[in-house]
Amino acid sequence: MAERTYLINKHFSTEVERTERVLEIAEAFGLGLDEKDFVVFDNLELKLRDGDVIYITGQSGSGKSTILNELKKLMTQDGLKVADIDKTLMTDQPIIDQLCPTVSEALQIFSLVGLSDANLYLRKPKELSDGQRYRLKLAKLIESGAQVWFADEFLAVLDRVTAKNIAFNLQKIARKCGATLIVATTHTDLVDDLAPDIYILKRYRERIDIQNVHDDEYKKVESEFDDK
Ligand SMILES: Nc1ncnc2c1ncn2[C@@H]1O[C@H](COP(=O)(O)OP(=O)(O)OP(=O)(O)O)[C@@H](O)[C@H]1O
Repeated sequence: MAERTYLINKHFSTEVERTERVLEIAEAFGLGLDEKDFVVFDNLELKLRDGDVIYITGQSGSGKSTILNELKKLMTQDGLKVADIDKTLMTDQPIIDQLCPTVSEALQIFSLVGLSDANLYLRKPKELSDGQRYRLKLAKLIESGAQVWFADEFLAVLDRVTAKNIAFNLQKIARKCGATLIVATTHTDLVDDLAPDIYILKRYRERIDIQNVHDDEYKKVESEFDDK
């Protein structure tokens, strides 16, 4: 399996708009308002193999979406076909009309994602539950033939039983299709279901833990996550 190395660097340059209230806060808390360089990742090295399942967790604001967006950019530059589960397009037609050139191909994919009730095929996306709609998106992801599947805020709004069920099926399908699956969420309860090859825990500020089952190594990378 091909292994690719990605270097993630992300800085934000923040310039504060000086409103009356901003000035009041700055004065009260002794904050400087000059432009600041905010470092989220400084040369974070990630080695990913094609077909890996990558699970990124961490607190809100810790940098999960940033990793995802940077990887998406770098992998696209690398010539990989990437797809985002939340950007799959749906029309207001019965779902059986929205997938594949033939009904039998559509049925195969629907059965893979666990949409196997014939009544559901006749419904429109808005007539499905959140979990069923997520499975439809997944079906479209499979149909797209993308090599890398991304999902931010992964299953965040679903009840945890459904979430675990979909996570388990999703990793199975991704592995079957040979697709790389990269998901990010604040929820840390999906480790058993996703059985990730790489588990990334973005900790507060400077710390990030990376566990790669193939290397059997547990790296604690100190990155420079400070306001400069
Ligand atoms: N355009 C921007 N300018 C300055 N800082 C930003 C910008 N976008 C994001 N940040 C900061 O970068 C950090 C990482 O943001 P990111 O969206 O990656 O976090 P996250 O872990 O995905 O959060 P959440 O779980 O809330 O979606 C945050 O502290 C955020 O405030």
